[in-house]
Amino acid sequence: MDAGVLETAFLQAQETVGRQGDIVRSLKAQLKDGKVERSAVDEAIEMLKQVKIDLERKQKALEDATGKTASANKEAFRSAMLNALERRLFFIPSFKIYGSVAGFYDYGPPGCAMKQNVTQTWRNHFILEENMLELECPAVTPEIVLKASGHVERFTDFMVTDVKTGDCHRADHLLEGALEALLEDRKNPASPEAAKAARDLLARVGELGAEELGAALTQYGVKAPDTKNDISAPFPFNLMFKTSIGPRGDLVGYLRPETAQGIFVNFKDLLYYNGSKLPFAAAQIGNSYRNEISPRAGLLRVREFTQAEIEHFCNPADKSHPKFQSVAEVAPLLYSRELQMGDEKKPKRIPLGTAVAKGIIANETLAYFIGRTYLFAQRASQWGGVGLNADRVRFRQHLQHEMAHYAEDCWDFEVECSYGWVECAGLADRSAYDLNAHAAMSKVEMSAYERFAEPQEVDVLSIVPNKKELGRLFKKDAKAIADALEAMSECDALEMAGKLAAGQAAGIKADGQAFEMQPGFVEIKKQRKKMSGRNFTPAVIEPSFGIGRILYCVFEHCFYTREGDDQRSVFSFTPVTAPVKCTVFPLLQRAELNERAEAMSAALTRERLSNTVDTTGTTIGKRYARTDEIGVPFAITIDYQTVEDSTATLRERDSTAQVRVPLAELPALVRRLTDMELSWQEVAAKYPAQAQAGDE
Ligand SMILES: Nc1ncnc2c1ncn2[C@@H]1O[C@H](COP(=O)(O)OP(=O)(O)OP(=O)(O)O)[C@@H](O)[C@H]1O
Repeated sequence: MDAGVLETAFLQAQETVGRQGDIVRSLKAQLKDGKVERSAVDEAIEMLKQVKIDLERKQKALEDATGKTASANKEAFRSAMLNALERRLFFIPSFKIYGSVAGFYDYGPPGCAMKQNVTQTWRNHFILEENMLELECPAVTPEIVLKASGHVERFTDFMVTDVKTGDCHRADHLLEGALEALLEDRKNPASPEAAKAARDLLARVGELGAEELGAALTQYGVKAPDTKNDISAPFPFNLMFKTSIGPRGDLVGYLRPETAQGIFVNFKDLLYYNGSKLPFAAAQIGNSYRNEISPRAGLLRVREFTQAEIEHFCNPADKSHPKFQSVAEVAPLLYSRELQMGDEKKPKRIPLGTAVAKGIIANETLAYFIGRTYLFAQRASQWGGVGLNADRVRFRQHLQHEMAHYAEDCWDFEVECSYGWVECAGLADRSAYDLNAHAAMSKVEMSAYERFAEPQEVDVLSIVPNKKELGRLFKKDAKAIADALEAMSECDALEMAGKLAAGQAAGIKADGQAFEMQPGFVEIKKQRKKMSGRNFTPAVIEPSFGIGRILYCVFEHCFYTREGDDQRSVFSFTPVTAPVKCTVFPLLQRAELNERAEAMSAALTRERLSNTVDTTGTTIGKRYARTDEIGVPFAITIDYQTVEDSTATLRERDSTAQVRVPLAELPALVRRLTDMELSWQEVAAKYPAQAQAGDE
């Protein structure tokens, strides 16, 4: 059989497995509420097993027929999809007429509409649902902010250069490529020992320091891609775009590498706005900038991209979440540390309630956001998810060595696509690190107050400046120094106490001047006191999403080619994310049909449904194919029967089924279908079926 047909069959089987998985999960939830019988769930599970077997069979048939490995097939799939995306202007390499610059893309009309839809879905699903405080901060950020956050010093990747051409490459990516090639080489397979060593190294590439990375590149004989020239030793390269603020150019700034810092620096005001109550979450959607060394993988790694970030501030002693029960039964694929280290190396579906109870996920709030992310990703959820295949998304826990020293627990939301598993969001419990860092740099207190139900004995820090000694030595500056000492954050005070106890001097800034404190200038100690409340620095739980990566994965999960002679491309976008919701076709170029088509388009617009009228003279089948290619879920055809009885044909993209509906009912019907209040099955049961046009 023709490879194209086999590939289509494989992609459709993959889609069927995804959909059947959704059905099983939805039936299981309904069973809990007593809405369906156990037998319905069992039947759906049995069906899922069968479609999975069918999928494996089709994958094997495809591999046998093409003689290609799965990865070669993935590349063929990707190139067909990218071809459709570029042809229909979903995206365009930026500055194309000037030869483009790597890592920058423009979204064309359908891409732009979809990005808006995904972003709006995110806003509804997170900001609206949780009543989060939304912010918009500038992208240009003064250096001091990013010094405090650690980005100036540590936001680096290791780079190597081609010794002859000077071309730059990311060292870890080159090593990964070499190791993967070695492991995939079927002509000269590596010995079991060499393969094991390569696999072990592959798992650790991200944590190698410059020296180890350099040694590994030499050991595996890595050369510059394309030219095969020698490469330099790896060296750190800061990924931030540097700029200067103001005409004198003496205030250094950077384009923000993430949106999160804007939220942290506003913490004090946000807490006040929230009535000084915790927990609360703030969110920001906006562009971030990273001067990626060698952007590859198209839209996945770019230099300007939209992030959607949440900072959930809570009491470090209480990370429960009031709405956790709403996701306790949700069971995404979890790839815990234990499963990654185990023999099978496979993620498992675990209900989030169980994952928290067993300590797999550190706390309820982190698990709550994992659950909400999973629901956001899928095809069907309360607001209509973005349309990823639930069997091809997972949450991977960071291994201990991958986490920053201050982090309590981190999980990446990963989506499987033709490039492998791609991180589309990171969810991290970052403890109080960020607020402490900004408090230390800005000298502004970033704390919250907790009133105890009953007065409690607690350790409090007492800072008592030796005013007599300070007055004798510092005269007119003594008061400012004493004030600065008393205003120190707990973290700074403990650091100073440590130094003074070791007989060392410690610096303090007062009124913009630096002074040196010696042992005896100040007494810093913890005292047990009965208190009615306490000040503390809140912990932060941070879900951080990349909208572009999610959008790209939606493209991949929704793309397939319809069986038939001309292998038509289809994007099965959910109605929520689809760039255009409905197309209107007058069957023939006649004034009475065109008029009615324009009137229908206006009625759809009044329902706030994006739509287009296609009056090109080509066959209806070709026009359907054109709308399928940009993923329009519904199409209305105006024909001569419309003129007689005021009804028209409504067609659904994936089934290509058609029904006959009175014109007056169509706009509201399409609105309800688009909002996923109504399923196509319900529509098909209510309205008479219409025979399909001959050239469908
Ligand atoms: N260069 C990029 N292009 C597109 N999206 C990005 C890029 N870098 C990060 N993101 C998105 O922002 C999210 C949060 O950023 P984060 O700093 O956690 O990414 P990261 O761990 O540095 O990503 P990676 O390891 O892939 O470079 C990521 O999950 C991803 O979706």
